[in-house]
Amino acid sequence: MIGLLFGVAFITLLIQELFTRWKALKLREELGLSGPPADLFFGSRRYYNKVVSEKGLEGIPHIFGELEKEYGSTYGLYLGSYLEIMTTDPHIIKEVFISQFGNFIDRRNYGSNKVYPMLDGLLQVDHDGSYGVGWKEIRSTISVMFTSASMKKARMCQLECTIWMHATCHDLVDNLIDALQEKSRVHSGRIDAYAEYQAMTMDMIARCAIGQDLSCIKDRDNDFYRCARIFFSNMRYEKTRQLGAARKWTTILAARDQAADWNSDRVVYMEKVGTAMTILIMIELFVMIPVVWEVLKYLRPLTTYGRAERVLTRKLSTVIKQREKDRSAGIFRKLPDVIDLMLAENEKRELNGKTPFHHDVMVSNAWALFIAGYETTSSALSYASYLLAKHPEAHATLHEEVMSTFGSDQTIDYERVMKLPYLHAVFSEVLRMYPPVATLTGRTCIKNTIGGFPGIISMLLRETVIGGKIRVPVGVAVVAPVHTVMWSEQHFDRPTEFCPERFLNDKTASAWSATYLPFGIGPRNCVGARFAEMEFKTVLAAVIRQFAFELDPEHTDLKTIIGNVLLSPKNDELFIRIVERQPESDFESLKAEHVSAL
Ligand code: HEM
Repeated sequence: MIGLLFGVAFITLLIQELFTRWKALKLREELGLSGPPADLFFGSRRYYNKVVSEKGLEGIPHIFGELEKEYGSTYGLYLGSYLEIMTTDPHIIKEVFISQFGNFIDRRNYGSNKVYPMLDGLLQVDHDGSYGVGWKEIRSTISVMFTSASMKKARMCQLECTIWMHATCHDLVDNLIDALQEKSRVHSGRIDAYAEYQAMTMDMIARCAIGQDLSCIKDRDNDFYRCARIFFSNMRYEKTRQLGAARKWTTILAARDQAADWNSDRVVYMEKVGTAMTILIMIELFVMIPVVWEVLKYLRPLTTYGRAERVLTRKLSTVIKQREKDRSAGIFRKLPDVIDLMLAENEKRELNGKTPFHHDVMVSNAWALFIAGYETTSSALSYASYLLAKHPEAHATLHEEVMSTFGSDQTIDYERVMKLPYLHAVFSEVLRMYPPVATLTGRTCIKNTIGGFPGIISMLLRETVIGGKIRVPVGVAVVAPVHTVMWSEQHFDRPTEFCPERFLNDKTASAWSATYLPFGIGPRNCVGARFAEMEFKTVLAAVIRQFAFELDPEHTDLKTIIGNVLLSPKNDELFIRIVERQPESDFESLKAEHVSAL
């Protein structure tokens, strides 16, 4: 009897889902949009499979460019039965992300997002927030940390006029240079630049945002470094890669757990569970059945990446609880970080009778800033090192600019490094060619305002109009694939060429340009953009002053993939060669010796 009831319930749900899907697949046409064929189960995802089987994973970043050629600058794409409106049209981008922002506050949100602890972090929180504090409140609390004033804030009791985040960056760059010096002497200077910069940027964001001294540069066994890398390399939905990575990293994680308190049967079992759950969630990412997400979200902590995430969020939770205790005991840190900002906001809120930030909201945000803060800047630095190795003229011009400004031993100070024109051009061009975050820049329609104001008709239709004629129903997302926008010949001359000069006198690389989008656009653009710029410029200037970059003969081609929203180096590695430069005086004496020998 129970079996029969389950059977009937299952068939009813299935019929309902198929009917909803059938209706959803008609929506694109009703809105007057075209797009790649979509089927009842996978939506347009079969197209992805076709590209991967024909071109390999590195074909994925070019998918939207191909679709644009076929369907124009604005078209509809189905993820399962979810319709996304993809656009590279600058007018529509400005409208959605800036002028109609009030109707498009939320980032796109699917079942896959509905997992503690990400949902209430700035990356994903919606306009309401599940604990009563929404995007606006969280953004205004946290953004204080990343204004240029914070970047320059004087460390009162220590060095006067020292820029504190920048000063932190200096300490860590010194560690990085030491580590690179050691590595440049072995394997003919061959290094995995991606791994080195990841360690550096992780130390940096951990110190500035969550008050943690990690030393990942020196200690790669550090839980933060290890788990964060497991997290990213396993949460991608391309099959081959994910399974390979799952096995590799799970073995490492399992070995550690085994050393602690696990017996080996449990380790093997958990490894299998981790891989199985990862596959299940990956399949669901293709099919997108809402009711299945409701179950899978409870299983996610069992996936390989979910387990890594759990280790880190528990650590962050402990840090936050300790900080709360410290503050109540009157112990305050000299340099407030994001956790302090949230706790200070809570103290204010409690005084004013407002809902304070829930503990989970604080964990979510510490986690969001940690992962958004290290992964992105490290990819950007790796791409820059590769591109400079490949383009000796740009490399020489940048080196000359850095040397003529700072010499071989002056401090690379914030004021000067941020104003170096060629360094800025390299920064802008690297991010144009290889934007580390490719598809996060999307907004979901939350309001209906036909005719510019909410009215009975628009309430009935539950839609907003963009581009003069495209109706966007509530719940549908408009996405600007930033890499496709910046690789378009309509927006940039010879877009496939690395040409920093295009940005030398160009003002278009601003936060509000709709054709230059590495940090997104509008009020919900990247909160850490200035921090990333400061870090990128300081690290690159310091490293290029000390080392020359060369291509590694076995890795002359850079292959990238888009596995989640990130554009990452394929296989999570980017090898180049670094050669330590001779100090100027040594160079002069070598030259003199050479001349006298002649
Ligand atoms: C080169 C480095 C970076 C790149 C290319 C980058 C790119 C982006 C992009 C494209 C977005 C989406 C913007 C949009 O939807 O319009 C974003 C959002 C975000 N980024 Fe970054 N980012 C970088 C560094 C950082 C750093 C260092 C931090 C933290 C310190 C950070 C924290 C965030 C956060 C919290 C958001 C969500 C903001 C919101 O929804 O209000 N990012 N980033």
